[in-house]
Amino acid sequence: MAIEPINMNEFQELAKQALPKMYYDYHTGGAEDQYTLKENVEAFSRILFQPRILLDVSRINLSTTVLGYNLSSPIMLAPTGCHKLAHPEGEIATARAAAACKTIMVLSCMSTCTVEEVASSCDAIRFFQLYVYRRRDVSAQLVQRAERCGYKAIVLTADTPRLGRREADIKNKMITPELKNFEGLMSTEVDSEKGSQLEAFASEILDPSLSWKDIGWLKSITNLPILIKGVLTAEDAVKAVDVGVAGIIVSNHGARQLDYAPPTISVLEEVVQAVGGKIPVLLDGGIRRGTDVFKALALGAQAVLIGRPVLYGLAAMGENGVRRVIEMLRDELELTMTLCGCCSLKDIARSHVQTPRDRLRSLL
Ligand SMILES: Cc1cc2nc3c(=O)[nH]c(=O)nc-3n(C[C@H](O)[C@H](O)[C@H](O)COP(=O)(O)O)c2cc1C
Ligand SMILES: CCCCC(=O)C(=O)O
Repeated sequence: MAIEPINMNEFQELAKQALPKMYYDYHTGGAEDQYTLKENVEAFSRILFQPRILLDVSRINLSTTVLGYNLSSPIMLAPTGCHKLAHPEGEIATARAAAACKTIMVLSCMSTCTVEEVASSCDAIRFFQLYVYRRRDVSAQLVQRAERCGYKAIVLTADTPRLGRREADIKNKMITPELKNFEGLMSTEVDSEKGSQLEAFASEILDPSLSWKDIGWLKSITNLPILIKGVLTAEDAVKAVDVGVAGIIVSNHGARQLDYAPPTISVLEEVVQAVGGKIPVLLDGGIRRGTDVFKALALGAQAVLIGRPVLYGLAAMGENGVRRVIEMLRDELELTMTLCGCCSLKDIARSHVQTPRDRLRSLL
């Protein structure tokens, strides 16, 4: 290997070298002008620390729980489709890394290994991410298969009534790989030769009529707890609590859906306040450093999820790469906690960070 990655940017560089352009672009890209893509990362850099000193930090504990499951750190794996585009072992390699790091993997329903293959590959704690299809029966079968083979929660992605406009994928005529979960259930072929085939496929299968009342339907077909992914406002957070879901993921889909949606870290606090501690709030989008994880926790997230970093690790070095990505962020978080004077995650407080809004308020 050419370079030994020392941070996430270097992992990204290795992934770029390892992958065909079409796949690398698919992994890294965002929607339209990619304003939100840049902001997801940059908004973290506008939050500064207010570190505390002279607090015995000789022992740091990063462990936490999410929905009652014990994790070695508050860093989980976000659902991302098509892992075989990054590495031939696909989602199985990712799951094994999650198991080795004792964290939760959220498996995308658009995976290139089946829910059963991933379940039998290792003992990782797994959640199942669901898109609701026009063919509700197909969605229901996937949920029931996931429940049967030990997935612990359903993550309903609610920000994708259609796929966002990802211009690199359009130019590259992004292909849809074999999505193994649909074998024997639904064809993944599309007629169109133009533009992104993935987008054409998505618009054929995704159900844009999905609405709040369908949470009742989802509850009627599964006993698993349901999390809603894609919440960006206090109003929707209140609705999510009202319909009785078990958790919320503040997410803008890694800036791949609505461009000019706010960076997730900038809306986290208002969502957390609206939820009022009734259910856990998680966050994804733009986490590239342990300092980012700390900032999200200080603003009220129970844990964070990482999307692209996992794919970079997977593309660069397979299972071992994913493990090293998680460990890198975990080590950086540990150092951040040490330098901020926090021995455990519950010591991380709102007063450890200063947001742009705080600075504005102090001027008034
Ligand atoms: C290549 C790629 C594929 C994705 N596929 C899915 C998916 O199948 N389902 C889903 O809910 N979110 C999907 N996402 C969004 C992620 O779950 C997550 O919200 C996002 O990647 C977080 O931002 P980050 O990449 O900056 O960490 C995908 C993201 C990427 C980059
Ligand atoms: C058809 C959906 C593909 C996976 C996805 O959600 C993404 O690329 O962001």
